[in-house]
Amino acid sequence: MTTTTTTTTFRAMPDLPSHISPVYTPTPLSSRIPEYSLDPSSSPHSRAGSPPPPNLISPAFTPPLTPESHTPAVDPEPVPVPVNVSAPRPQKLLQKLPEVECIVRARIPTVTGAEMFLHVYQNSADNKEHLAIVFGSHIRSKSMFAVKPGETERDRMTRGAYEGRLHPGRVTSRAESTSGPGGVSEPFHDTREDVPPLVRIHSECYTGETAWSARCDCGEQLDEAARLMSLPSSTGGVIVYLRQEGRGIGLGEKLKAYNLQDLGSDTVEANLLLRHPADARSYGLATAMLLDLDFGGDRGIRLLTNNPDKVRAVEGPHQEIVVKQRVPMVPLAWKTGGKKGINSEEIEGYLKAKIGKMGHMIE
Ligand SMILES: Nc1nc2c(ncn2[C@@H]2O[C@H](COP(=O)(O)OP(=O)(O)OP(=O)(O)O)[C@@H](O)[C@H]2O)c(=O)[nH]1
Repeated sequence: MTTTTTTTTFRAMPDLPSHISPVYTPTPLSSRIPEYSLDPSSSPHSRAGSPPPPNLISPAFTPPLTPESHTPAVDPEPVPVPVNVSAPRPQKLLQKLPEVECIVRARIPTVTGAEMFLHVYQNSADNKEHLAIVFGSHIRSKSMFAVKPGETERDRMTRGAYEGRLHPGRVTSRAESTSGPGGVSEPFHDTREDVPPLVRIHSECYTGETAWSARCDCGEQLDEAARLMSLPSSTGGVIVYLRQEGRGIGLGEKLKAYNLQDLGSDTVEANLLLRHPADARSYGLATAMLLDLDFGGDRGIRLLTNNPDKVRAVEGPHQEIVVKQRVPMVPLAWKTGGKKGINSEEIEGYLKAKIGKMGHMIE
């Protein structure tokens, strides 16, 4: 993190656009998530006002019971949690990782002021365009930067295999040593070798990320991951964006599941009624993409998730990736006492099923 490039890349992000309607007025948290009240006199999981099981709530968690209390303008990173290395590996892990190749990469300036590099991957397992959203130009895809026979400098720049920044008239894909537009050479390595980079493995959610749905917090989680990776103190990071919509069952089936939820099922029951597993996803592609981005080895990663399955699954069949720490993703409404974030009856049920049925650790 020593060059001018880094300074521009990691500008602090202002508050991200909310995924809820601007006219929405949040109700106090106590009336929205009664199941997670920390009233010790109530019995777990049985009725409104009962606490979640103790192992799901960090001792350090302070419930946002005072909506008027001060919220910092820029939230720091949540406190990381050590990973339970003795946890069993998921049975459905493939023994061999799929092959992946980054076929194109481009700089994307974002509405928040931060810049990222969007990487499109192809792979040997399916025909979908899985993505790596990379914050930090020091993070390099090996397959992208590999030299291809017969390609010209123009070809390399067109597919994104260039160092620094493109500008009109640029003729080389290699680092330009002079200053000026595009002439800043970048650090190839992060100088803070002791801090594992931040990673989010995110599954596509058309409804939550594009169609303003308040049934889930997927859009908010995507925004929060980008915000944390863009903080001035951050060493960057990667959001691996997997096209496994609806926990792997696809958008059409997820919409059927929503109808079943409106008929009274929870999110897990709805999947099972449709003869799908509760969670049909796999993470081998994410592991392979992280290896391509040079995130293997002892330095490890810090994984932004509450999902215990993800932590073990992303490490791969032979622990090709090491998850050193888990960074919790606390719903914004919980953190801000309802001032920001998503408020709906449906999201209460969504989070409740994640905690109660899928073992999610939401502190
Ligand atoms: N089948 C089904 N999928 C849903 C539902 N709500 C959201 N999803 C999908 O669930 C996925 C969201 O998962 P992630 O954001 O990766 O999060 P997670 O695995 O739950 O765990 P975290 O890493 O803690 O966020 C997306 O693919 C959504 O489309 C639902 O009600 N039913």
